[in-house]
Amino acid sequence: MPVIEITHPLVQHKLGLMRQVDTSTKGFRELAAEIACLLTCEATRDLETEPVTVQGWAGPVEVRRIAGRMITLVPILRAGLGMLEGALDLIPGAKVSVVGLQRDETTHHPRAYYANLVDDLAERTALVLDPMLATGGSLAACCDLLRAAGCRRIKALCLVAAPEGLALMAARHPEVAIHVAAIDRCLNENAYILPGLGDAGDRIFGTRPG
Ligand SMILES: O=P(O)(O)OC[C@H]1O[C@H](OP(=O)(O)OP(=O)(O)O)[C@H](O)[C@@H]1O
Ligand SMILES: O=c1cc[nH]c(=O)[nH]1
Ligand SMILES: [Mg+2]
Repeated sequence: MPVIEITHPLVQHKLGLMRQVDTSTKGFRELAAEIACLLTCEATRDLETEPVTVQGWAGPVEVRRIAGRMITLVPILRAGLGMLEGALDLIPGAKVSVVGLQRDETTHHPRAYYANLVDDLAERTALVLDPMLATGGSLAACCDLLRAAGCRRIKALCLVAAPEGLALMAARHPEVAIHVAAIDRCLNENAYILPGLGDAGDRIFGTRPG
């Protein structure tokens, strides 16, 4: 399974700011969107383009255009919404498929509570947006759902991943490439990533844990 860690200095700098416990809701949200934009740029490197001739200032000129229907963005509610704006900054016309998953606090297993997917998934690459890949259960469940709906190409964009989550994805969805700003050390006893960011959903929405 390809795991692409984005070591770009801007990504690392912004992620460092997100790790600070006193970063405001506004700051955290802005940084999540900015890193999402940079990850989207990396994850779309291999988009197919085709030649098109347009009228330029000095006559016809061949340019390259992105070919066909290419992308659906898939934010996993809630925290994935914090990455949507940044991804849309680069792909403003992208269709959006929304998946709602909530991790059970005791078992840490995800519960699916919402799905509204575009109907031509078979023709698109799904870019799944979720800041945290902890046990990997939520991302794997989202990929199960996308596959069942006919999606053939999936990439995931995460801010932070734990080795445990990457291992689960390698076992359940080895074909899914994961673009990540950092691979952290481990999970704690509550399956939170260390050093991580804390609860990304709560930090993006300004709610309290629990
Ligand atoms: O890899 P996992 O162990 O499945 O954990 C990661 C998931 O947990 C968080 O969501 P959460 O369930 O807290 O929902 P929220 O985004 O609504 O806060 C996070 O945004 C991921 O979706
Ligand atoms: O570290 C973690 C793990 C799951 N969900 C989060 O928001 N953070
Ligand atoms: Mg949460």
